[in-house]
Amino acid sequence: MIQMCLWGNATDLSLLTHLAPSDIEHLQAVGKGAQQARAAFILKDDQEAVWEYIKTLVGPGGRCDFVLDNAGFELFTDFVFADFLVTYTPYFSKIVFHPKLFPWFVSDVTPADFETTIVSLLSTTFFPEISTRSPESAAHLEKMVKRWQSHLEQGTFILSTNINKIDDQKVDGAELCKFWTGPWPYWNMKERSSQLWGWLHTSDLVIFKGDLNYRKLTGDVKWPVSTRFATSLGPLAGSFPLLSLRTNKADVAVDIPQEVADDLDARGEKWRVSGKYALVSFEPRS
Ligand SMILES: O=P(O)(O)OC[C@H]1O[C@](O)(CO)[C@@H](O)[C@@H]1O
Repeated sequence: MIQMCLWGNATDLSLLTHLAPSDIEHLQAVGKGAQQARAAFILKDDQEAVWEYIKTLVGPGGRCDFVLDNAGFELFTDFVFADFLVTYTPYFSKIVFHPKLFPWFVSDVTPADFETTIVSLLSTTFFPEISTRSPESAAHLEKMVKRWQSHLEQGTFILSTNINKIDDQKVDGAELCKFWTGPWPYWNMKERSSQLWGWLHTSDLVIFKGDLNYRKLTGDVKWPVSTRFATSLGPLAGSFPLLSLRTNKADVAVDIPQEVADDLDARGEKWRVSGKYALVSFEPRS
């Protein structure tokens, strides 16, 4: 499930302009075989570590926050993972989705994208005639998306712009959201947006999706590749349990053995920017 959500970030239409719809379907395959084949492209893999941590969460009320990246297929995979966490595991009972108030890099999820995704997926005219889906898979999709709808109605899923109270104090959810599209790296969250930091500080897991969020987490700095992820997070490290799921589309990359990077460079792989390689980076609360 973690890998499925990770590779959702690889469907970046700005990088894939040369692909046919069938190539894109192949890229979006999430079956066991496809996952195994792609595991070799994960250069930093904390899946076991984060799952071990999740299994320590006991009792009701666990909250997971998703700091979203792209609308479209990636958001679909975020919903699937979020639904899995609340429906099929005992560890979480609430998911908060953090959109951006405007797109930073073209297709970032805005509140309007979030709302229309569910409506579109339930619409009978949304999928093109040439779609290869069977009536059976269409029925499964409808059942799943209706469950997402009821999670939203019951407050199991919440969009962060709708948060109106933290610790009995009134807050404006849209104000909380402004930090994501400010000019600062996420290093400065505590002093620039203390309410947002306070909200995430009480989360049981904060998942940052995608390349943009990774760049802002690490300050977009030219770190030596072997730099520890915790170091690159600066003062944010340890503030809350943090999982970054990112396919590499920009130069910054940390916590990779130097020899692995050297080998990829020697083979002429554009591993930092092609979107073919990925990082799963977990940093626990300190
Ligand atoms: O949508 P994501 O995963 O945040 O990717 C954004 C990245 O895509 C690009 O726009 C193109 O690769 C980069 O400049 C940027 O860092």
